[in-house]
Amino acid sequence: ENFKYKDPTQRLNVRIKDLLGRMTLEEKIGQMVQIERVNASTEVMKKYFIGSVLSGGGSVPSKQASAQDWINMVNEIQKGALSTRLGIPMIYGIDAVHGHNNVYNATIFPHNIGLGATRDPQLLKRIGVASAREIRATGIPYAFAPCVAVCRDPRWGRCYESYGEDPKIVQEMTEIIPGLQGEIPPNSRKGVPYVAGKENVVACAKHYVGDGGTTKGIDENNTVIDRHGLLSIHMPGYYHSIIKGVATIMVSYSSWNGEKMHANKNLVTDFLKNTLHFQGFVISDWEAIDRITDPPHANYTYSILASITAGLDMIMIPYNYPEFIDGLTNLVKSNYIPISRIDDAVKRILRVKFVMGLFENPIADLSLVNELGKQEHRELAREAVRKSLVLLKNGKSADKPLLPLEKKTQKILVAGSHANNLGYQCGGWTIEWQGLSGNNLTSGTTVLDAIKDTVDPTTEVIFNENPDKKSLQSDTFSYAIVVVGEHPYAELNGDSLNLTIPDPGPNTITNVCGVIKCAVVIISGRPVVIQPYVDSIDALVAAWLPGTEGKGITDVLFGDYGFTGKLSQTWFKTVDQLPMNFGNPNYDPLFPFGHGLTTQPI
Ligand SMILES: OC[C@@H]1[C@@H](O)[C@H](O)[C@@H](O)c2nc(CNc3ccccc3)cn21
Repeated sequence: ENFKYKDPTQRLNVRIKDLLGRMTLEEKIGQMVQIERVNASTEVMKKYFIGSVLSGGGSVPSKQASAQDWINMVNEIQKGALSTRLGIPMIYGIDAVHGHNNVYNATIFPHNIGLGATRDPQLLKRIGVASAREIRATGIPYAFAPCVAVCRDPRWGRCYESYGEDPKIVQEMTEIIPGLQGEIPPNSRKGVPYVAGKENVVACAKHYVGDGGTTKGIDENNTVIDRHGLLSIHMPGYYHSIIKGVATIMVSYSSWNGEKMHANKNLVTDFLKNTLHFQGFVISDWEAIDRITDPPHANYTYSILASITAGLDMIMIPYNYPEFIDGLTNLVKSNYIPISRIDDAVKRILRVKFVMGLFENPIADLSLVNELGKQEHRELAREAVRKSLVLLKNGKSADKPLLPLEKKTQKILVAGSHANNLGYQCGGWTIEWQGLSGNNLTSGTTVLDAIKDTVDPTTEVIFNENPDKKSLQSDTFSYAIVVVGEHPYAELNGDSLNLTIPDPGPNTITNVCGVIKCAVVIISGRPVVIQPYVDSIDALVAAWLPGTEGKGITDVLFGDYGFTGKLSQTWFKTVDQLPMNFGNPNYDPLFPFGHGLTTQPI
């Protein structure tokens, strides 16, 4: 029998219609389910016709797993899916949000807040290309990126996942999507997903919509704003992602004016699908339908009814997928949910799977394994670090700039909790969901190592993480580099109402800068409290969360390249000013949006 859906020469809609027409309700509902890899055994894939699997943050086949180990795991799960009656391949998704950050030895790029400071969309596209290759090196065809949140309040624990407070910058940085998915051909039909081939991945614009606008930046909370404000500030990233052919969109945990996004039919169906004509699939966040109710999971039948009716197509159900499948099956059989809604969801999922060529290439091969952590990608990440750094202050008087620093001098001091800590400089979503401390998590270059590699061999480099005043007075240093900042965090663990840098950071700054000419480098996911110390500091650099390529920092500190970065997020004076964004009345920042001093390369 000629299975048209298996024939790649058939038109897309013919394949979708043919396959949909063969599917039972069980097989349709199975396509709408994404489970966590720990549960994705062959029997589960077969019994429930599971359409998608994910790695949650830090969920890996084994510690320090190689590309080959990843490929073997993904292919094992895929074989389970392919052994079902219709052999529909599953799609495996992962949070590759600043490089392939769950994977040992992957290149870790700066987090988005730093990339926003580069003002370089073409750089973002190149990062997308490199990231897609590292993701495919491990046999994975789907990344839950980019986050197109517009961070309106730095107290939000996910501000670093945003390209900043300006919707214009966020919409420009959607250029990473043609990098990840491939360039959409000109005059493609608007809204249709596009994925070029086996070196590309399916992308995911997230989290729809207004995730960065919640009250006091409280994660998963309520965004209070009128429709014009929502559409002009938080929507442009989605509009531009759709124009560029983004294949999937993830819905936000947050609410808009008290209504949960995961239950918002007006914005998910009427606007995103029927007005913006988005034709890829809409995916939920992790256990997000449970959180439609308070307490979560209080009425799971309602959670299923509300989210599916709202227009969600694929549900991220890491663990309790049988409960979901039973619940949705019952709601369809009792006509609470029309089969037309199920068919819409399955068509969208199949459209993405056909467009990306998953039916033709469901099993990953080893052809790209050498892309993981490739030196060329690390050079690209190093360029991104250079361009992301923002020079906030350079010298106590304009005519005596401290930067660029001299490479050849007698003796220099390197101090601070973040000078020799690769985990700190990568931040959250790195190897583990919440990130790590230390230098063994993956391969990379700390700031201290970069300094030692950059200065003249005759220059003595003294490293003292937190020197006391006495030891400083008795010594003569030409200058000091002080690297301090925030510890890694992700999501709600990053919410902060005081935005102070943890001790002994402030102490290190005042001790060192009180005695020696100092360049202070702040490693943080957002603007933090620095105003009390700024007068004692000679040069001040915002380095954000630069990732593994620490030499990008010394490239500009020592003048091999000039500083060019510009703030993509207002740097407040005190937290009681927040929320405060450029364009607001009484805009009174320490360093305004767009601020960034420059230096000339030596
Ligand atoms: O890792 C999958 C998704 C990710 O793509 C989303 O951006 C992010 O919002 C996300 N969060 C979780 C887990 N969240 C969670 C929050 C509180 C308690 C337990 C888990 C999973 N995911």
